[in-house]
Amino acid sequence: MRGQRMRYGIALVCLAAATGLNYLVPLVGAAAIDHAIDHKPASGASGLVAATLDFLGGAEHLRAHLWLVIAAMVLVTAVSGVFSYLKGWLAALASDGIARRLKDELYDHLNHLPARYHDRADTGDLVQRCTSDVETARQFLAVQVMEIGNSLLLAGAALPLMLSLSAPMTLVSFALIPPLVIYSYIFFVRVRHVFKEVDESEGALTGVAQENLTGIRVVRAFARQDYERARFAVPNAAYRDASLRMIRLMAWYWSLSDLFSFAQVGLTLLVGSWWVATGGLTVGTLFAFITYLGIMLWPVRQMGRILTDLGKTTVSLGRIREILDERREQDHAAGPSATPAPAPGSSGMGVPPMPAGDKDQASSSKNPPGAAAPPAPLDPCRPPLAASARSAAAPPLPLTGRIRIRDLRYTHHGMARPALDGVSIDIEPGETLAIIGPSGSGKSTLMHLLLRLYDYDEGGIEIDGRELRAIPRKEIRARTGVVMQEPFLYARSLRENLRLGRGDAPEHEIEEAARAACIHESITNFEKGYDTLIGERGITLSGGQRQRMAIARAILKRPPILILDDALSAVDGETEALIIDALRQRRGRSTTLVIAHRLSTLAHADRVIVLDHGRVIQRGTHADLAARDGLYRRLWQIQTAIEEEFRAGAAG
Ligand SMILES: Nc1ncnc2c1ncn2[C@@H]1O[C@H](COP(=O)(O)OP(=O)(O)OP(=O)(O)O)[C@@H](O)[C@H]1O
Repeated sequence: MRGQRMRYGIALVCLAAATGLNYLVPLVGAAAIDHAIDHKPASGASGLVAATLDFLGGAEHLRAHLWLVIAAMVLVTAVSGVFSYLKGWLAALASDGIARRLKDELYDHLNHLPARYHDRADTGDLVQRCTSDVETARQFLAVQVMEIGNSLLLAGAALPLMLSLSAPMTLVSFALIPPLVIYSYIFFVRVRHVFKEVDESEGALTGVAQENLTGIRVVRAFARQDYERARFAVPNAAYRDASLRMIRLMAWYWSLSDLFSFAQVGLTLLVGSWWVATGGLTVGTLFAFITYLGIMLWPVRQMGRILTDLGKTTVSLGRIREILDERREQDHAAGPSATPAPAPGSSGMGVPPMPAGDKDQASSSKNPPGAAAPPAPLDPCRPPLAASARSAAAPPLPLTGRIRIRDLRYTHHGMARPALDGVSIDIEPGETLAIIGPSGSGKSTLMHLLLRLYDYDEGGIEIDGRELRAIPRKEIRARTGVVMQEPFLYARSLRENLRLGRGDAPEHEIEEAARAACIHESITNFEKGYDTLIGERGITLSGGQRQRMAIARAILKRPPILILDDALSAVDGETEALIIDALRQRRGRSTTLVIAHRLSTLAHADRVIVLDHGRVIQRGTHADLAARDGLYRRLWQIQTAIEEEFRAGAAG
């Protein structure tokens, strides 16, 4: 409730005012009956009202003008309604503020949780916790917090008023409340248990739906609709059963609490009427008691709703807390050397400062009079143009991207065998290193360790002489461009997707990056060019186009280190070779690590590392390795034989 206490405070004052005015209404009625109609002397709290009635013209005047009593009761009720409205509005503002902050906090927290957490998290369940559970808490904060205050005020104010009118009648009016409270507590404990089942089964249902919709193409391609429907039916039925249990429980509660409530009214009426008949009570006091009981029964009946919602909210907050209690990614040793002050001209986010050559080019993009036109963009997909572009390219940037990997060992959580087992590699600044190896040999794991998505168990990685663990994750990731195995694009325009690489990139650099990744031509073929909107996860693009978009996005970032994790698998061999070549020729060339399976393409890399079972088994240039006995040569022979067979087949 931090930050919203003022609103809640004013809402409580409004609530007190509304409640106070509510109580005035029966007092006015009682005083009118006893004082103006029955000529009895008013006593207790109603004496105050009697004085007010005198002020309004006296008992005789009111007896002749009873409508004045009605008008006063209507007026007091209307003012009470205004306070009630203000209370509801302020409480809604406060609860919505809390829910918004909670969602923001959850979202931010999830974004900062380690990769290990997300490896085992169920996305559907997380969505459920961030939406439905927050909503449960919001509703409680909007309605029931005030209702608790309301109930306490109503009961707290009614008790002394009723006692002042008649102590024995008060006892009778509260006779059935204690058993109702005990019954409600038992209900509360049960509700928590059942709601947990409802919430968890709803989370499971969301999880299945989310997974199914994400993989809808696979479902269709494998004609698995029936299977998926049956799979969905299981959590769906579990959810229905849990919901029905909840409804049954509530139905029991409502009917029994109503029975208690109406029995209480009956008892009060019966005993009160008897006392009126025997002269122990005035009709006005009985009227006041019956009205108070009407008001009192509201919070009593409301108690069930409050307890239901409280039970749900404690479960929901518990589920939200489980996320918030997870530790965020920690930077263990972010000493002073780990976070250098941003150099002049840098973005302040650990991205290297814009080199002089680039600054010149950036300013020349605005074409001031007399300035040289920007150099022709690099377009490796058009060889003749590419050649001229290369010759016009600015000199390479001074690079920071030296990587030293020493005896690196890492075992994935829950795995028996290490994914990397004593890997040592030196990578020079600006070098293009290709990494190949059988599936599961640890290539992606190595890239993930470089990005500090996981922290290695033993050994070390140094970037520009600094131990990786001493560099804050944010800085590492700001300095690294990465294209993952399955690139993710947002349902925005192509330009916006590219700009994720660098938000302030000038237009000509966006185009240049797109050319280097061989996607520019495809983009210009779209009717709206760079403004074309792509579907969710870039579904309206081909697999190869998506990969090339992701490469362009990474290039645009101008990172000192560029990682392509099997990022060219959907691109044809010729384009793949052109892209790798363009990366090597690029102005401000990065240290580039390429994971790929097509060896003919890797021939364009400066050096090749062969991984197998988490160990480096071969290293050298393509020519060296192709000439030497070993896994690389075997793979090379297989791939060239297949290609030759394919060519012969095509020619035949
Ligand atoms: N998040 C993870 N949790 C547990 N084990 C994992 C995880 N990621 C990978 N592994 C395991 O680590 C080993 C290496 O996987 P990795 O993804 O690095 O292989 P790879 O060489 O990139 O394979 P591919 O060429 O098929 O992409 C595999 O045995 C894999 O099952």
